[in-house]
Amino acid sequence: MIQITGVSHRIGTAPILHDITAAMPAGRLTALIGPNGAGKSTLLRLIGRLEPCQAGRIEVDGLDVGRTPTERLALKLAILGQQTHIASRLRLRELVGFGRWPHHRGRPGPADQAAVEAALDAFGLAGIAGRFLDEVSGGQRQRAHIAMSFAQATDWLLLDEPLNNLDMAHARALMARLRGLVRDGGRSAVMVVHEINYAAAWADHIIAMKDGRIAAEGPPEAVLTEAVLSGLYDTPVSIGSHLGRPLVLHHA
Ligand SMILES: Nc1ncnc2c1ncn2[C@@H]1O[C@H](COP(=O)(O)OP(=O)(O)OP(=O)(O)O)[C@@H](O)[C@H]1O
Repeated sequence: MIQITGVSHRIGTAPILHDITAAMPAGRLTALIGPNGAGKSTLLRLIGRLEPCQAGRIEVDGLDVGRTPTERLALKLAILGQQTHIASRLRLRELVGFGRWPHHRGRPGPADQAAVEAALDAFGLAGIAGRFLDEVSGGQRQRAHIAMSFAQATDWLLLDEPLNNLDMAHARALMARLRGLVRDGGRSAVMVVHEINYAAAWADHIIAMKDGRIAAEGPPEAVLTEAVLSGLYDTPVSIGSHLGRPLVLHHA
């Protein structure tokens, strides 16, 4: 479980997160939703220690993120941030290979190579693995970054808007793969997602944020209601149902 207790955060003098307490269950796929600027990425970055936690406490499976040695944390969680400014003169296979660094520390073995090839294959990148990052499409680049996170083979996978740039088929494939990791692989995942119906269809648990606070938390049926969503996004929505899961309609 990821336990967040009393976490507040400022950027400069601007308060961004306000005394957040929330839990993300292990062995489940958690979706973080909410409007632009709600603080979703900031919270994810604090969990992944891309930023130091200024106030409060974050524990991942009992490990205090603030005190856990980097080598240990890198085997516990992988985080894919929203902005990926990695040198473009890097081949896709090399990028995915970075995911294995915490396991081999500079001396990759056959198991690392096999994990890289498996991740490339899983994301349909095997045929273009030798290309440079600036020689592939935005969606292919995004899939390569996700493959790097998968190759890290951690208990927890934290993904910030991983569906960006993905076409319908690849978005569905990613969600199915995440669910497979969680259901069959005993792993846990947290993703920031704007496409609310992906959360509706695939997430086990949803945390809705607004203005640096938790607005609602629970299973999809509890969070994806007209009352919660219209307040969250300040826009009218209606809720239907598809295959026994909520379907959020906001097109009219
Ligand atoms: N480097 C920064 N300097 C100043 N303010 C920042 C910085 N990064 C983020 N913020 C502010 O912090 C708040 C939360 O941003 P954050 O990126 O966590 O939101 P988000 O919910 O992930 O938004 P989005 O859905 O647009 O990605 C926003 O008001 C944003 O403007």
